[in-house]
Amino acid sequence: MAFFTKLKDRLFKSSSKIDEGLEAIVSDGGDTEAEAAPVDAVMDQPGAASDVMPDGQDDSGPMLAAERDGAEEPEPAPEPDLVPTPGPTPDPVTIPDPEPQPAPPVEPQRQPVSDPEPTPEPEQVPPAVDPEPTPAPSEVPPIDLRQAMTPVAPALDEAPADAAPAKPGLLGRLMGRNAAQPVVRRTLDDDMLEQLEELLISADMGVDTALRVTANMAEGRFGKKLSVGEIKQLLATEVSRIMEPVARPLPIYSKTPQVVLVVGVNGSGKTTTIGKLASQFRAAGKKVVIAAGDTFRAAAVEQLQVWGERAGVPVLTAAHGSDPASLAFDAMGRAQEEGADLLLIDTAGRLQNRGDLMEELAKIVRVIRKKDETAPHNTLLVLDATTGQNALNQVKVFQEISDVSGLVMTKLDGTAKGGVLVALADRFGLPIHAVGVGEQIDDLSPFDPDEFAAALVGIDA
Ligand SMILES: Nc1nc2c(ncn2[C@@H]2O[C@H](COP(=O)(O)OP(=O)(O)OP(=O)(O)O)[C@@H](O)[C@H]2O)c(=O)[nH]1
Repeated sequence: MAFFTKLKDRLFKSSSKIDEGLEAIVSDGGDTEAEAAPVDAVMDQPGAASDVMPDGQDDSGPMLAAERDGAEEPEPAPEPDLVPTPGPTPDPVTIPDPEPQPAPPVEPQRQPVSDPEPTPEPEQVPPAVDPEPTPAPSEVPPIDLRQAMTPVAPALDEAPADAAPAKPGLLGRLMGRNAAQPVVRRTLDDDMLEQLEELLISADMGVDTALRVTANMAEGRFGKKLSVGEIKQLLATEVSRIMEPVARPLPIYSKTPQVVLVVGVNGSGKTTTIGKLASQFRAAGKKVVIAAGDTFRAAAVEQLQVWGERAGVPVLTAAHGSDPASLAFDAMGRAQEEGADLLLIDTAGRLQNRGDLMEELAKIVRVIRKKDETAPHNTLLVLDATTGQNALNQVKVFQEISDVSGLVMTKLDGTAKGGVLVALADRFGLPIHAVGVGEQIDDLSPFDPDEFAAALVGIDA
């Protein structure tokens, strides 16, 4: 199944929440009109179909990450196998928010914002690896994880030859080519904006992001009549605009073994994500070693061993309760001896004692640096989408105790809280490398902002 279709299907809880909410908002005070669309409501405004994409891009589909990242050229990758992951889903750990979140820059709630570019500055995005010790990309072009991780799904801009006839595009729909049916429209006013804000907050976008998104949607459209379809397009555009700068595949470097430290609270999906990554990279021809660094949870070790066996990837384990740093050191040695391309290190996620975990992670980093002072090259924070706004607190905490270089969001399937990814991107600007929408190997895919935005609001990309 193409990943967009899968993402769209599996994000249905989030999209139907938004969908139903928008229907209710527009029908509350909206009028039924016979014709398709008063195109001036959307088309003659900034951010309309002709200029919806930020930075002068068109909306013809997502750019490949390699193009986005300039020097990062992808390598072709074979199709990975489907590998199921066993095990029930434990309850996610909830971190109480110990303090109020920093106050956002105050923006007028129902005034159109003058700056239509709310996305974080590129400088705010920490590099995936320390540029100093990292060899120049020109030495060995890094792999685009999109290639390594995408099994059979064609990119959106590579429609298969036998694809069904294309639906009318946004322009066509706005021009009313396919809609002689009555459409309900509602005049955008203060009440409607407030309802839109509430809807986005309820979809876990967070207050700050919801206000910014609705303000941008309203820019130049106040007093105009909008249908559900038009609002969805505007919303998808704003979501894409926020997500675009953070959508970056895991960078792969010429320095081997590339050490990827995987952190996150218990149950967030670290083990599964490591298994999926290992299998997909292995299938892409890379030599991978896994260190089962959560030495306290036997099930995590067993789970990794299952993935390892299926993928043909060695999994280094240690006795229950033993020092994970010592295991990481041994794994580093093994990866170096075997000429591995990647070393994936699982870690414990016990945040109940933050000090202990911080010390544990710091020790792992110290010992692997004895073998390679540039390691770890990536510190991936795995977040569980079902925790909603709590994921923001997790980022804060893990940034304090480790050098988080990028995010993977799991369990976007089966949650109505998918909007939290928008809040994360808006607030932290950390690269989002991949998203998980299930427990199978091909349920992890590079993050595509346009696909995500379309799936979140429930429109065809
Ligand atoms: N539906 C769904 N389930 C997932 C996804 N990713 C992981 N899971 C499931 O979530 C559960 C927890 O995943 P783990 O990989 O064990 O999480 P962990 O962070 O390693 O947990 P600990 O080992 O306790 O630290 C497992 O049952 C996984 O199969 C996903 O994208 N979607």
